[in-house]
Amino acid sequence: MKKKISILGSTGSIGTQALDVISHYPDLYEVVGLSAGTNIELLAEQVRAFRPHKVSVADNISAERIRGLLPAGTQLYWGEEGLIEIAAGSNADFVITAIVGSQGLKPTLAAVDAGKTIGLANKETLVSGGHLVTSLAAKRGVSLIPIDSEHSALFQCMNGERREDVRAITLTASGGSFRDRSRAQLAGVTVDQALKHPNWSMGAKVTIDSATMANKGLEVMEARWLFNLPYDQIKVLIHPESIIHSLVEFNDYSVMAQLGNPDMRVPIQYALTYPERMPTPTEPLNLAEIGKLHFREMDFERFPCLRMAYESGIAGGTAPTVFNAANEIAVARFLKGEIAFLAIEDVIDAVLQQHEVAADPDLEQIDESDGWARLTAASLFK
Ligand SMILES: NC(=O)C1=CN([C@@H]2O[C@H](COP(=O)(O)OP(=O)(O)OC[C@H]3O[C@@H](n4cnc5c(N)ncnc54)[C@H](OP(=O)(O)O)[C@@H]3O)[C@@H](O)[C@H]2O)C=CC1
Ligand SMILES: CC(=O)[C@@H](O)[C@H](O)COP(=O)(O)O
Ligand SMILES: [Mn+2]
Repeated sequence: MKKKISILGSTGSIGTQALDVISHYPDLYEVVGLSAGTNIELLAEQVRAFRPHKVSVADNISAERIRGLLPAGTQLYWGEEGLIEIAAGSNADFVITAIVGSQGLKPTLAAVDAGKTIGLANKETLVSGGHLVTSLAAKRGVSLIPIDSEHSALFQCMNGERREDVRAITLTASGGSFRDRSRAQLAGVTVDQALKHPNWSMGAKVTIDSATMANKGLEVMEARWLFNLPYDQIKVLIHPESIIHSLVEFNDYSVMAQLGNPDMRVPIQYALTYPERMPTPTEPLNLAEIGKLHFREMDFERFPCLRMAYESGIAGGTAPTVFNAANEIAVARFLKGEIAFLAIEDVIDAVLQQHEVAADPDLEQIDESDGWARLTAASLFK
């Protein structure tokens, strides 16, 4: 029987790579649901190639644009309801969450509630509502399989190991587009410069997050929920080549690492085939050609977004939701050329300073805090 797949965010960097992987194994996988934002041309092409029964887009304007391009019988949805329909209302066994931002939380909860296995790329979901997603997944017996490269690496290194034998985990960080610049050299950097990641080709938001190191902060919080470890056991190490994707240190000081070329099709495919492995449509790693790997200690003064992420994670409650939402607004403004690169960290800091953390929030409180943080961040620009 073919595994039935739905993808949230099929037109993005992860979504298109997931479809590339799936296209190499037509006997194993069947695409039953696709959701995109506003890239109607690409979505229509994907629908022609993969023939999902259900399709969703960001809004009714996009829905009207794609309606006439869909094969007869394809069901069309839009907005949040559409995302939830693709996540939970289809006959998918496996849902890839490759949408960007905390808007992934509700559809992911709906998919978990409906018993779907989750291939989790969207890290903002676990940052914003990790306790809700993991407790519901435990209740429904649903697996959350990481796609984010570091978490896939950690997941692979911890396979068959006992959690109590883990001493610490280390997430590697490339350092992003500006890793060799001092803070003084960050004034006046452009959007185009920030979008040039040294190793990975990714969507705009995560590429900017890599440059501010907010990405690693989000990943530290994502790891806290995926691996149920306290923050003092989650470390970050700068590794400019992005060949070692993360490491696990055990109580006997043995360290396991997962290595590979920086190509997301490997962790995407591993999530799909887990616990089996199959050839990926990528290149094998050639360490002799690479020659040397380098490491640098993390500098929390150079990268204050990572410091604020740890502080938010440790504070818990609604603090991570607020960190994430403020960052989403600040990054969107930076990408539009409305604020400077260094203002991203100022926005997050200002919003966090004004926030009164609520402990153990339910979905409604998460929603409220997310909305409050967005409005507060936006009000800083007036
Ligand atoms: N790219 C990467 O290599 C990695 C990404 N991740 C994480 O995966 C997630 C996706 O990242 P990435 O693929 O880079 O992002 P992209 O920006 O490339 O893609 C985002 C996807 O979300 C869709 N989308 C955006 N807004 C809406 C909306 N309102 N309604 C419905 N769909 C919407 C976009 O649709 P459209 O384009 O049609 O508007 C697109 O399909 C992020 O959380 C990121 O942090 C994690 C590890 C690596
Ligand atoms: C590919 C991937 O998983 C990204 O989240 C990646 O981690 C970005 O690289 P850095 O955050 O290390 O720059
Ligand atoms: Mn990552």
